[in-house]
Amino acid sequence: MPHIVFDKKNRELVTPSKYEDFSFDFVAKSYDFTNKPRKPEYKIAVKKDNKKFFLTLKQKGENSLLKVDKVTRISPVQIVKDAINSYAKVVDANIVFSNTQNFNQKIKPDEKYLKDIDFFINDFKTDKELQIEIGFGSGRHLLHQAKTNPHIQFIGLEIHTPSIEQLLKQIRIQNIENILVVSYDARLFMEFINSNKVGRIFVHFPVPWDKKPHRRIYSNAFINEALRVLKKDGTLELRTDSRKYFDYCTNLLTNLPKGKIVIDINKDLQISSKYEDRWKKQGKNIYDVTLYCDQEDKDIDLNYDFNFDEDIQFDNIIKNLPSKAIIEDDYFVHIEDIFIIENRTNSGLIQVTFGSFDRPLNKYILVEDKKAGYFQDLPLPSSANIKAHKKLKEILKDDRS
Ligand SMILES: C[S@@+](CC[C@H](N)C(=O)[O-])C[C@H]1O[C@@H](n2cnc3c(N)ncnc32)[C@H](O)[C@@H]1O
Repeated sequence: MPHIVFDKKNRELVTPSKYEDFSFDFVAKSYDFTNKPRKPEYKIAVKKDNKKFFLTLKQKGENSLLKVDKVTRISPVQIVKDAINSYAKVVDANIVFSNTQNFNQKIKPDEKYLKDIDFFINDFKTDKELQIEIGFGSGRHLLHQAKTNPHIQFIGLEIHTPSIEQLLKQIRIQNIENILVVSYDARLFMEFINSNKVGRIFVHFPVPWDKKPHRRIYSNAFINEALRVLKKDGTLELRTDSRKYFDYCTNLLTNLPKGKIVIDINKDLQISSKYEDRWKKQGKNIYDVTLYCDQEDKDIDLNYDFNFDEDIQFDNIIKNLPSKAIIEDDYFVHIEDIFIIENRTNSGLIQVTFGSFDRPLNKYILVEDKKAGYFQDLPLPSSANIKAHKKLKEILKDDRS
């Protein structure tokens, strides 16, 4: 996580202001909402082009720690590093520690093949069938698929920077036109794809995470999202050398209300990945479990209007916000924190977790000029998010009248 620690700043940040590529729009300070004493924490609103996010500034011992705010974190991470460095220059900070300077890890932005997540939320349209490879590693399988299926649009997901660089290089050398690469956690990516669009999802040799099962790609939530984005007869294909992971996934997949599974052992594919070669040499078994999607899913209603009522007096409503979670059968709403924007009246941020229990959303609601709205993007219009939003709307009603 990019961050810096500094012991002193020689100037104050003035907001709104601009420095290098960044606008610093406002600073909001934590409000003692839960009555638990704590050190003040600040959210610094930063904008570059159409991307906005917060940096978190808090005390760390005698020093100050500046890092990215987890909720509004954006990709590529380079933007966040640059923003932290810009802030440090604006306030002329005496830096004690920094991991925001790059030496050799930087991936050069490549508009054509390497896309960030916003592209998939705002701009991505194709009439082609989609196929997705999760954790493509060396990229051998993905390159093979793309070359043999030029009519398919492939999306490669990876979180390991050197693997992404290696694949981008090969895409350019081999002149491949039908792969888009995203550096994003595959467990969260599917949310941004429309229903019934994907023909195949490949998960080949995922990290088994025997000691940290919560980090595994496969979970009930992941499988449900996969089924939603898969076309009818589309497949989610796991290939693994780990008997434990195979058993875990098979167990999840056999308990589904829909879909059907096919299991294979030591099946030969046209192309063998680097990991596969290694396991085969060691004489290990290779397990395949393929989930077939057997029905169409409802398209997500991308038009639901996540608005709030007009005329919201921030200073009034924060006095009555519930500090305990509101839990209903199929959704919940929990106000986590409140921040008051400095040098502005009646304005602030409400940090809230809400939606379904499997896939809670964490967001900020920005209230300014008596209007409230979600900071950054809107929630995905799942039924749990819509119900939670309606509850939030009720909570944020100003009851002065
Ligand atoms: C064991 S390697 C397998 C690579 C390749 N599929 C192969 O068969 O050679 C697993 C890969 O998954 C990637 N990975 C792990 N967790 C991920 C996640 N949540 N989202 C996307 N990629 C992930 C890792 O960076 C790693 O490159």
